[in-house]
Amino acid sequence: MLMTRFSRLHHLLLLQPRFQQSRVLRHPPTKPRTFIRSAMGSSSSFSSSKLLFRQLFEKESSTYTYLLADISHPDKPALLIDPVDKTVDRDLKLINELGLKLVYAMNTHVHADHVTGTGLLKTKLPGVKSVISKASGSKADKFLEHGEKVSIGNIYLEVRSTPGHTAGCVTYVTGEGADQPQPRMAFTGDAVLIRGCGRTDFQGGSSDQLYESVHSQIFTLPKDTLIYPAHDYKGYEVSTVGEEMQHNPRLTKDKETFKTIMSNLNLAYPKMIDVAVPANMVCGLQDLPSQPN
Ligand SMILES: N[C@@H](CCC(=O)N[C@@H](CSS)C(=O)NCC(=O)O)C(=O)O
Ligand SMILES: [Fe+2]
Repeated sequence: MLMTRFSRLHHLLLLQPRFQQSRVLRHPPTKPRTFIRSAMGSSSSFSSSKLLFRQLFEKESSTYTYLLADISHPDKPALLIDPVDKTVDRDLKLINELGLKLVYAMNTHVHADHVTGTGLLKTKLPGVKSVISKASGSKADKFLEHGEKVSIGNIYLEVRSTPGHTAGCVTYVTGEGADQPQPRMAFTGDAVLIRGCGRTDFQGGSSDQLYESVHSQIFTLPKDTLIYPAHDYKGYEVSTVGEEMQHNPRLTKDKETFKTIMSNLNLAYPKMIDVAVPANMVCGLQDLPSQPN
């Protein structure tokens, strides 16, 4: 019964048109439950925490930004994953309309194709802290290492180091336990894209390392874990670990075949790379005052 309902929800998620640009999955008012199961009217017995979740899209760079908030907490603390400078005003408008308090503006890695929105968010909303992995070498207010947790209210994200697309890439995974969203969600940045993966030909990229990262840190998650990537170029919105383990045309191969595929992608360099990487190394804006952790 549970699986049937989950399958139905997942099917609906996959069918959502991208043009809608955002989506809220809330638990029903009568039964406090974790958001995914509640969204499908499940009577499963998980937590009383309430996650607000939206997937937002920036069309020029085909980037997904994710908004997560604990709306059961009086402050409604929120975080953004991979905000884009061009859509900061849209994101702030939404945050304001929903009465959320943005605490963290996080990146999965130093992006090469767009300027992060973290710097602008900090200037427009003082108090917001920018967050990135320590291994990225980028400036930020808070640096993360493998195994650390980032909390908003009663919801947390576990940091998994997943280098290979860049040396400092991380994946954020919603936590385990009764208070946490079930199924879990993995924000994979460019490590795993739906039916693809991030390129490995610049920024300390390594196809060998990417393969190891994905197989040890992402494909070991429960198969129903939802995969939310930083980009999509094919019209997809969400996948699962099990689905990518079965259908990803690159990552299902053995490591040597994967490395051959990756060295023959022949992709053009991102148009904005010369602007984006230096800007993103300083949090998206030059000369931002840093805040204490
Ligand atoms: N054409 C775009 C850049 C496209 C691109 O290179 N995307 C990256 C992720 S952003 S660093 C990538 O890893 N793509 C993998 C793939 O298989 O497409 C631009 O000019 O901005
Ligand atoms: Fe990238």
